[in-house]
Amino acid sequence: MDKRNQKQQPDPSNGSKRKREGCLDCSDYFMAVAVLTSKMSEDPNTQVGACIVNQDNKVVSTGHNQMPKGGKDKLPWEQKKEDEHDTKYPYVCHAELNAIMNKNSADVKGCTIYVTLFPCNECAKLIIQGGIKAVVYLSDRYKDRYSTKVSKKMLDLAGIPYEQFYPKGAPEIVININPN
Ligand SMILES: O=c1[nH]c(=O)n([C@H]2C[C@H](O)[C@@H](COP(=O)(O)O)O2)cc1CO
Ligand SMILES: [Zn+2]
Repeated sequence: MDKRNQKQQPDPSNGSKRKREGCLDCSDYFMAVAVLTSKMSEDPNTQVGACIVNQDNKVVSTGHNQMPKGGKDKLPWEQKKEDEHDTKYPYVCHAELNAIMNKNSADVKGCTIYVTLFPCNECAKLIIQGGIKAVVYLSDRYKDRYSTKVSKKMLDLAGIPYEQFYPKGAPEIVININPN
C-alpha cells in the first residue's frame, strides 16, 4: 500500500510534550494560600489564615485575623492584661470570620475551609450556619482549650468533617517575588 498520501498520526509516546512533573497538588495549594494569607496578620503572637474553596475547586475567599475596621492601630494586641478590655481577645476578627465575610460568591454553601489553626467555637458557628461542608486544618495547637472542644462538639453535631492537613507534595514551598 502506498502510504505517501496518508495523514501522519501523532505518536503519543514519541515527540509529544509531556506534562510537567511535580506540579502543585490542589489541596497543598489551598493550604499554602491559607498560610500565605496568615502572613498578612498583625497579631504578634499567632497569625491565622483561611482559604475557602467551592465544589469546583475554585478559591472563593481568603481571610486572616485582624482588627475590625476603624480599630487598626487603635486596639491592643496584648494577650494578658489585668483588664480583659485591654487585650486583643474581645476585638480581633478571626480569620474564618473574615474569610466568610470576604467571599466573592453569594454564599459559602458546600465549600471547604482550609485554615491554619483549628477554628474556635465562634468560628465553628459561622462555618456551620454558613453551610460550609468540610474543615481542613493545619495546627491543633489549642486542642485542650474549651473553645476547641466545644467547636468539635458542634461540628460533630452538624455532621461537618474536620481533618488535619498533610501535604501530598513537598512540605516547603518557596515563593520568590523578586522581579529580577
Ligand atoms: O479560630 C481561630 N481563628 C483565629 O483567627 N484566631 C486568632 C485570634 C487571635 O488573633 C489569635 C490567637 O491568639 P493567641 O494564640 O495569642 O491566643 O488567633 C484564633 C482562633 C482559634 O482560637
Ligand atoms: Zn475563631
